[in-house]
Amino acid sequence: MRVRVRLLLLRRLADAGLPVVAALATTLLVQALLPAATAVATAAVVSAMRREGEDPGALSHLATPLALLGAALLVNVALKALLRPLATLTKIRIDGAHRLRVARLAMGAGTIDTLEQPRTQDLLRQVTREPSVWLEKSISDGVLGQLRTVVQYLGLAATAAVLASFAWWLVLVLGVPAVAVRLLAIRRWRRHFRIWSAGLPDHRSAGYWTEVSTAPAEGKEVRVFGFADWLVGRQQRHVRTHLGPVWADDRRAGLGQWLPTVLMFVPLAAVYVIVARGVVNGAATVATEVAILTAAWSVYATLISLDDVVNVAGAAPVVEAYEELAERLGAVSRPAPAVLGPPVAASTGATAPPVLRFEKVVFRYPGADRPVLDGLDLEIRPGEWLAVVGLNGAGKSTLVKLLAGLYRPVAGRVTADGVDIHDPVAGGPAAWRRRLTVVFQDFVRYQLAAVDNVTFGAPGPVDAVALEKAVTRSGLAPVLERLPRGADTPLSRTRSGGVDLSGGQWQHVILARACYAVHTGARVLVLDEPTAHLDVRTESEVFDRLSGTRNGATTVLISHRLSTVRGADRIVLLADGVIAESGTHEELTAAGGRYARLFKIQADRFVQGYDDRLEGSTLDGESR
Ligand SMILES: Nc1ncnc2c1ncn2[C@@H]1O[C@H](COP(=O)(O)OP(=O)(O)OP(=O)(O)O)[C@@H](O)[C@H]1O
Repeated sequence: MRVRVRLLLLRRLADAGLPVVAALATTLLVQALLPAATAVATAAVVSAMRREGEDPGALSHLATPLALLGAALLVNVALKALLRPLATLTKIRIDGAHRLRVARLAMGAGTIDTLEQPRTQDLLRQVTREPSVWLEKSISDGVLGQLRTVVQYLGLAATAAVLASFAWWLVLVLGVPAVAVRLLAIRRWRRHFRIWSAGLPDHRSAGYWTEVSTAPAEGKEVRVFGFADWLVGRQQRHVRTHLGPVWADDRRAGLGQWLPTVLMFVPLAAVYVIVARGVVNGAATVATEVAILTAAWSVYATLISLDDVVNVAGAAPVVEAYEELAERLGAVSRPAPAVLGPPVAASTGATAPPVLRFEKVVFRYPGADRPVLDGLDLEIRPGEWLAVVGLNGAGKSTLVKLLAGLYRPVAGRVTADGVDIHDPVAGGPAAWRRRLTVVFQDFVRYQLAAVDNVTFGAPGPVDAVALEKAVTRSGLAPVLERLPRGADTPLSRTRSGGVDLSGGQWQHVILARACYAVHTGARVLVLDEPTAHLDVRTESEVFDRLSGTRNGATTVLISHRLSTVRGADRIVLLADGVIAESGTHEELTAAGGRYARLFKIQADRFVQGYDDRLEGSTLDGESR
């Protein structure tokens, strides 16, 4: 085991607080010294008994050693009672601090590209796992194991000193094989946990399929498509791929168990025989024999108890994974803001919407061979209502994520009032994001009360006026009226008194969140397919109200329904990684380009009663 990992584990003791650690360490130390004290006290009792035999009636010979032995036993019992709550408190504090550290690390990363990578997800799984099988160890298991190991070695030194006082060779004969057994165990468990960790991608996949098999939403499809057997087979395959090598290692280790057994018991038996013969020959007293036997056994009991070896070896991959994670995420992270809330103009001092520019932006997802955006230039004027259209996969959502600073361009830059949004001097993307609000296409349905879903994490008290405007203008008011506890109803059936909303109703909630942000200071409103779940009539009403709620903010709207974008100040068509067309609806339709062809297809289809989305069409104006 690398010394550095052991030191890192010990450093985490600070998370439990000095008084608790001091109490725990003292308790462990006294407990570790007890075997040596017990050996000496036992020898003293036996010796006193012999003198008692020679001088009957002189009970005083026996009183002191017996009191010492009794005290040692009592202290042992008391320490055991004290140890459990102290250890539990230490573990709770260390694991709590660890979880907080990981959360800060994950949230502190300004961009999400590293977070999305499979390796990062595996590392996160490794560092956040709650031990569910005995093979898994938490960080606090390792910290406590390491502390106990250090203290135990101090106790061993005391016991070894007692042994050496009778015969120095006893320390060598007993100590060397016992240390060898321990080193073998450390190697075996280190290898074991390395094999376990190597299978984590399969562990993750098995976990995914387990979740799919139990989640209600997925449960619908599992039943309708009838792939339950396939799903179980798939989950089992991942479990076997992960655990097969672990079980093979267990078998191998079990077969090799003869070596530690021989190393443990042969020297101990030899010492017992030699000391017993010494007593028979008169070379040693019974008291000496008892002391040696007691001390020898305690050396063995300490060195061959493998709990802490397993705990430290099991926690080592967690420490190593945390270090790798910190390196990956730390390079792009800054401390997470204390409160992640909607933008507040006052906090940035900004009141006017900024001039936004994409300057020759090239962006490629990690591992992809083709760029999504390829030298894209775009200026968005303050207060402008800009619509972005394009076919599936053209890169519209990617453009939104770049605007929100969730990714860094591979080349070029995105600026607000001429300043790169990733410029750390200006506060980086975290500061920039407090000036904008985004409705994502794949928005998240938080299991919170409706009102909390709208004012989500806002710093300070809820702004009632802004909330009312947001609820009215987003069309959420009629939805709230029908909820059993109105705005306080939890939006999840798994919460007590909670309800599930339909896709369209959820979209009203998310729109209300965006409106609330605009009324509390956001100057840029980005809407990625904000009405995809709404029926055409509701959509049109929502858009009418939204245009009145923009409050002077710049609005970037992505939509497949061209009927919703025709009122925009400007429409840009994204194709082949660049802005292929730009202008008002009238200009673009008059130009007779791709937009005009798309609009005509949708208009014709709408007249014929089809949905008017882009997916079924190509930019050349042909139906697929
Ligand atoms: N996180 C990601 N990692 C890797 N590739 C991605 C990721 N997100 C999107 N892509 C790829 O980038 C391309 C553009 O995707 P994007 O979601 O930006 O398109 P879009 O224009 O918004 O599409 P749609 O109209 O279907 O919503 C697609 O080829 C997609 O597969």
